[in-house]
Amino acid sequence: MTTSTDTTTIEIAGAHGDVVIGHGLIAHLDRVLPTLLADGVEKILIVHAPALASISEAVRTQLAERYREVLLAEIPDAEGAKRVEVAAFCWQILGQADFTRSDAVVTIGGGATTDVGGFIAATWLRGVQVVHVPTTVLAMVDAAIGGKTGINTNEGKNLVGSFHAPAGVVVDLDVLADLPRNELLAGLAEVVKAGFIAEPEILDIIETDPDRATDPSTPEFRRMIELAIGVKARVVREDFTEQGLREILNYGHTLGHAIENAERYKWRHGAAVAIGMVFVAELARLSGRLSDEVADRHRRVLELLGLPTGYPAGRWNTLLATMRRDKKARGAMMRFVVLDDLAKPTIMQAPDESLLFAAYQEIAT
Ligand SMILES: NC(=O)c1ccc[n+]([C@@H]2O[C@H](COP(=O)([O-])OP(=O)(O)OC[C@H]3O[C@@H](n4cnc5c(N)ncnc54)[C@H](O)[C@@H]3O)[C@@H](O)[C@H]2O)c1
Ligand SMILES: O=C(O)C(=O)C[C@@H](O)[C@H](O)[C@H](O)COP(=O)(O)O
Ligand SMILES: [Zn+2]
Repeated sequence: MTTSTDTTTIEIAGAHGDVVIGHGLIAHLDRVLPTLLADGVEKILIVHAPALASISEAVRTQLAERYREVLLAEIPDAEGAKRVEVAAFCWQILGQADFTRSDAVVTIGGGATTDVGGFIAATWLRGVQVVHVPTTVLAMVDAAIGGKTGINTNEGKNLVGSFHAPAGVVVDLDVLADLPRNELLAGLAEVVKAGFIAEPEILDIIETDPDRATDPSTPEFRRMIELAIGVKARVVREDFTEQGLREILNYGHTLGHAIENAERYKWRHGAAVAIGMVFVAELARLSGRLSDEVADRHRRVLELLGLPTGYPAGRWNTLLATMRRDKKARGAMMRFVVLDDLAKPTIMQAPDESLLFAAYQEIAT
């Protein structure tokens, strides 16, 4: 990690470009982007969410000074973007504009935009360069980093996708000024996840002063963001294609993804993951792995952020059926990321269904 005049650069490894964190970076993207992209780019497609239309138009104007052709593709909001029809719409733009392998995609938006934009870049001509410009907390600390790209299907979350390392990630903290508070708080669920699996300092910061921790203008907030990015960077550096270690980033996601599916993708990802983390904390507690203190801390920290920690009792059978399709499952064997202690994640294989049900009873409303 290097820091210069308020800009922090975190290197990942191999084909994965740097994560650059700072202020005012989008206003100077015409200078930042060429440092991340390989030489020879002539055309750029900016894939953006509707809420980022005016920022994207300003970026298009800037980049048009440097690149031969810069196009905009506005895609639907939130999870509505993570559909194959949206990818097809962008493939058509790329095809009609004759994008070649030396051209590039830039995404501007939250995790839904970076996921589908990354997928479009991964699949166009079997892979072109992509730079992500995440505009939500969640995308800054998690979705834009690490190269997991994908779309949803009716059967589940992110069931189609690929690993495609971005050429770079530009985290401009100024863009959070426009982010609705509920989105900011939902994104912090992934920051809390990083706290429980690897960086307990994050939990201390939230517990000490939740107001400062949730204010993007404070040093505490930036510290938490950098700690969470550091966790993601370290894990991805070691296990880009999720052969083992990377599964820890899925803490809380087995139930979380099932809730998103049950809610027809209308819920915030972070809110669903918050409930999923309390569920696996209860699972670990009931199986005698995790202390009451650490399990209870999940609820306390998430409640300080106003995030949900329970879900209706009657939904268990539906959720269980969806969880069986989780990517960590191996055949009929379900697998969950659990904690043995703070910052000690491990995998629980094939837990008894009665244990899963008992853990669900602990979060049932
Ligand atoms: N690939 C990964 O490793 C990874 C990691 C975590 C999450 N994800 C995925 O990320 C998605 C969730 O991402 P998200 O929480 O960022 O949601 P999102 O992309 O749906 O964005 C949330 C909302 O905020 C709006 N928005 C974004 N930036 C804004 C800004 N600066 N100002 C105002 N409005 C803004 C968006 O248009 C949207 O309505 C999920 O699909 C999840 O599966 C992927
Ligand atoms: O980067 C990872 O690996 C993660 O698991 C990060 C998660 O926060 C993220 O939601 C990811 O998209 C989930 O991946 P999936 O493989 O379970 O779809
Ligand atoms: Zn996630």
